[in-house]
Order: sequence, then C-alpha cells, then structure tokens
Amino acid sequence: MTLLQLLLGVPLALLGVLALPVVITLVQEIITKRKYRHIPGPKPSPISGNLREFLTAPGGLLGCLEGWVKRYGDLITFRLGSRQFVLVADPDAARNVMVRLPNHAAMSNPNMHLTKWDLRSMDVWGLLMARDLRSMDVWGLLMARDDYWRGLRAAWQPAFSPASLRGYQALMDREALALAGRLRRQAAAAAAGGGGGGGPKAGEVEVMSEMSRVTLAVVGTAAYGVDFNAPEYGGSGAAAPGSGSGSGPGATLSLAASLEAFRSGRQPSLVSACNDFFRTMSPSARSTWSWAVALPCLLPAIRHVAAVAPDPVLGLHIQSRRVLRQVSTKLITAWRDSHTPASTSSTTSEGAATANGVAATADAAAAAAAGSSSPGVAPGSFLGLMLAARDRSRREGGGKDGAAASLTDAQIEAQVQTFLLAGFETTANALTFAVYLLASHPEAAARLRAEVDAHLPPLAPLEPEQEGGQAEQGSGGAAASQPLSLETLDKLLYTEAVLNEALRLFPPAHATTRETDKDMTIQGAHIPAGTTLWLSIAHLHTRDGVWPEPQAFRPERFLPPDVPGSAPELAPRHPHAHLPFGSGPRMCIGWRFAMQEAKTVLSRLVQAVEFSLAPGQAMPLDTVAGLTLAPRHGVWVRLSPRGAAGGRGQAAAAAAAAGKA
Ligand code: HEM
Repeated sequence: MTLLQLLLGVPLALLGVLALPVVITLVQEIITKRKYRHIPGPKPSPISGNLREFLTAPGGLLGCLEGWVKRYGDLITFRLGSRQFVLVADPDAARNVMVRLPNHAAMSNPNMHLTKWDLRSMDVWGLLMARDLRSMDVWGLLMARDDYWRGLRAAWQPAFSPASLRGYQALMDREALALAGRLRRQAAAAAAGGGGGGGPKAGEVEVMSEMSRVTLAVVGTAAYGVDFNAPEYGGSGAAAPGSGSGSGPGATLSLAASLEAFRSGRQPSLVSACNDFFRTMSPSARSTWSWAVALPCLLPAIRHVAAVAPDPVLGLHIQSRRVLRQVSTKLITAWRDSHTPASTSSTTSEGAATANGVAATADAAAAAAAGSSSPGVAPGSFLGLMLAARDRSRREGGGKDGAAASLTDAQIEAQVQTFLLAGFETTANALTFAVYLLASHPEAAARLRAEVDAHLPPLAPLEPEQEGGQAEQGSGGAAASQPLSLETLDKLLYTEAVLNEALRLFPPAHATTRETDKDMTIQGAHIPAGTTLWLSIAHLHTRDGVWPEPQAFRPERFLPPDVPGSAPELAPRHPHAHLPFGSGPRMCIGWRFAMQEAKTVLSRLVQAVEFSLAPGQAMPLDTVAGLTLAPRHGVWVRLSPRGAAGGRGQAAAAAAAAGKA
C-alpha cells in the first residue's frame, strides 16, 4: 500500500464507520414510518424527527402539542429523535388506555441515557436500544413493569393506608407552620420597614423555593425518617428571606444558577440536587452530548465516553444522582448497623410496630415532629417500613410480606428515591401554581381566607426570633399552635377546590405514558404492540367543549353542587376530563398524600399572611414543561401581615363572608 493510499484510506474508513450508524438509523426510520403511516401527524425530519418543533414552538412543548392536535386531530403520531410516539388526545380514549394498559413506556432522555444507568429509580426516560437492561429489576415503582411492578405496588401500599396518612399529618403541619412562621416574620419585618438587605425587596419571596423546601422536608422525612433540610444533608437549616443564593432553597431557583454552582465546584444541598435531577432531564436542558440519542446504535459506546467527559449539564445530572445515592446508601447502612443481631430487641419491637404500617408511621411522624435527630432511619418511615417488612419476612421465612421479602438493598433504595423524587417537585409545583393563581385572583384569595379563618385552629403569636434563625427553622411560632387535624382538613372544601383548579390549569405531571403490550385499536386506528402512547393531561384539562371557560380560574366548579357559591354549570362535561394524578392501575399512588399535604400547607399559608404578585412578576405565568410542569422563573409574591393572626378569633365574620361568597 502506498503512502497516498494509506492517507486516503484512513479517512475513508473513518467516514464509513461514522456513516454506518446514520444509515442504520435512516433505515429504521423508514420502517417505523411505514408502521405508523395511517396515523396523521407532522412531517418528521431525518434523524431528529419533530424534535426541533418540540423545542422551539411558541408555548413550548405544550403549545406544540396543542398546535398539532388542532391541525391533525385527536390521534396523532410524531417522532422525537428515533422514538415514535402516538398522542391520544380524546378524553375517552385516553382514560381507556390508562385503565387498560399496565405499563408506562420506557422512553429516551438524553441525559438519562448517558449516565450508564447507575441509578434507575426514576428512569422515566427508559431504555431505547439497550433492551437487555429492560429486564433488570432495579426500577422504582414508577418505571417497574408487569409482575415486578405488581409486587412493588403491594409493598408500597401500607405507606398510603388511611392510618399511615393520619400519621403523616403532624409532620405536614409542623413543616407548614414553620413556613407560615418564616413568612409571617418577613411580612412583619417588611411592614415595619425592615429586612430586605442587599437582596430582594423586603417582604418579597420566591414561592417555588419556599414550597420546595417544605415538600422536600415532608417527603424526605416521611421517606427516610430524617430532616432533609438539616445542615447534615447540605441544607441551610433556615431559608434566607427571599433567598436567591446560598445552599438553601434559593439555590434551586434556576438551572443557570445550578450550573454556575457546579462549575465553581460547590456541593449542592439535597434540595438543590433533587431540583437539578429534574431540571437536567428537561428537554430544554440541552447537553452537548444529547445528539447521541438520535443515533441509537451508537449509544452504548457514546454513553461510556460521555460519562467520562461530561459537559456541565450532564455533569450536573450525574452529580445530582450521586448526592441522592449517597444519602440513600448512608441511611440503609445506618439501618443495617442498628439492626444487627445485637440490637434484635429494637428490631423485634419495631417489627411489631410496623406490622400494619400504621402505628409505626405515626411514630415516625411523631419523632419527626419532635425534631428527632436520630442518625438512622426512624421507625415507620417509608424506608423503615420496607426494611422492617423485609427483615421480618426473612426471619419468618417469607409469608405475609410477600413482595417486600425478596427486595434487595438496591431495589429498596430505588423505591425510596422514587418516593422522594415523585413526591417532592410535583407537590411543590402544585402549591406554587395555586399561590400564583390566588395572588392574581384576590376575590378567590378572600374566599379562601374566610374558609380557613372559619375552621383552622388559631396560630400562636409570633415568638421573637432566636439567634441563627432558630425560630424560623424550628417553629416560627409553631410550638404553641394547635395542630391541624384531618377532620378539620375535611371541612376545607374551597381549599380543595382551589387546588383542584390549580392542578387543572397547571398540572405538574403534564403527561403520562403507556406502552401497548399487544396490537390494539384506538379510535378506529391500528396501533402496533410496543407503541409509546403519550397521554397529555395538560391538554385534557383545557379542552374546549369539555370545560366551560377552560382558561379561567374558577375553583367553584369543583365545589359539591349543594355548597353555597358552587358553580355546577362550570363543571366538566366529561367524567374523565380531570386527571392530574392519572388513572387506572398506574394512577399516582401518592395522590392522597399530596392533597393532604397541599391542603395543610396552603391553608396554613393563607392563615398566616396575605400575598399579591410582586411588581415585575410576569403575567401570564411563563412555564416550562420538562419532566414536570414548572414556572420558568419561579413565582414572586409580596407578603403583608394578616389583620390578625387568623383563626377562630375571626371565625364569625369569616363564616359570614364564606356564606356570602
Ligand atoms: C401534586 C402532586 C402529584 C402529582 C400531580 C402526581 C401525578 C402523578 C401522575 C400523573 C402519575 C402517573 C399516573 C398514571 O400514569 O396514570 C403519578 C405516578 C406516581 N406518583 Fe405521583 N403525583 C403527585 C405526588 C406524588 C407523591 C406525593 C408521591 C409519593 C410520595 C407520588 C408517587 C408516585 C408514584 C410512585 C407513581 C408511580 C405509580 C405506579 O406507576 O404504580 N406522587 N403521579
């Protein structure tokens, strides 16, 4: 071979190697196109499919889907990279597939793809080509499939039994009161002309940060039995007023801020890591490695290279997973250490306590409410329940705890992370949207205040702030406040209606998926087995013809018709039009937990302070739809103190107002 031949040959060979995956991908695309050609939809480009429209359409992902539905109808197909989707937009058809099909679809998300799957708890964006990994059973409940999912769902159930939910109430109220105390203090300081410092204006707070802090504390404590805002987990302990920086929740405000912190080598708090985990999976968080997903046959190789040389977005994603994993591992190890044979007596008593998943959960909540600083897992926490059930079952040689009995450490870890991640941002976003809507609808806020004042036990007077923000963190006047019971929560019909309406207009889980297990027919069209069905909850929630005044915030449409001020004429004209928690066997397992928490937090907040949109807060709200739907730049409100502390002191006037409203 001459030198010239060699010089020409090497680049040509290289070109061949690079071209081959492209050719394979194009051939696959042609085959897929033929399979779905009878379903209407936008014309895809080679390799990227409809990804560009998806990412750049005005109104983002949701605006794009809305436009396609208007143009092509209720059943459409589109392609994102190499993945073909079928969107089901008709409410009957959507509910039907949610109820009939047992599995969520494995999907492809660039960043998930590139991290070697070392943490599969929330891999919503599952596996594209690496079918072998599909059989791995280290999924969290959200992505588990078939019989493994059925067993897991049964193992999760005790954590959401009515008695367990009752047990969580003290914890939820404690965190709600801590938030109420912090905000009351800020409102009072602003009214007195103080506070603010060099940061945001006095009395202005970013709601998403505050809500993230609360929901992480609740779900983290319920999941693991430890205080997740504690400095030990990288939290600041107390949020800085209107915080926009530091290790507190303010650090979670934007992807840009997280990336900056990552570049400067700052370790994230657990709250930030959870937020980063979600943000780096959003389609808008584009890793420079993302292109690899368009060439599925190259992925296995590229995954290794990308994991070794990540760009900042991917690096942040990997870092967030590492933080979550470290916390889980630490706690499971602590559990094991405290449940060695030497400590059998504690194991046995705990086993008895967790036998029905009730008393033990109440114990955990009580321990949390008492500010327990146990280094390990509190008995009755979700992790404690799972580990104890497994230990007990192994001691007894299998039997009644069936599903939990065979779980490995890694599988339990995946469940706890799923609990944390599925339960944290969704609820925080729901609360943030509710506050935004109330701040922009003063008449609804007034009615809510009236209801809350009529029913909630009064708040204790504010205590003088202790050094180091202790009062904010620990009680904020909460120590002496009477607890908010489940019985009282049941009376808060308008509060629930506000949350339902917020979940309708801004569903945090804006879509869910199902995978067809065999060929089926939807709306007269043949859908092949293995199809990924996209069920756009956001779209169902604002459909013309189904919802009267679909874009208007009218909580009274969710009030029972016999309640004064209800508006049955605004109720949906379709029984399956409101699905914020999905439907069927895969419906959100935590929905009651979420609603209980959201009602507790919202009612305490409204009892504590009044709020209006801060000057400069964009209206209408700019949202971003990634894995969840979230406000793009948070929500800023201005706080002012309530006329009085709220509660029964104003009950008579409030009750009268509620009746009139
Ligand atoms: C406002 C808050 C929440 C919203 C809007 C929400 C929404 C959803 C939706 C839409 C699904 C998919 C349902 C389907 O495909 O039919 C889901 C699944 C799930 N959610 Fe939630 N969720 C919330 C809070 C929570 C909480 C607090 C937890 C746990 C503590 C949780 C745990 C889960 C789990 C584990 C699944 C998967 C269930 C399965 O596949 O069997 N969620 N959620």
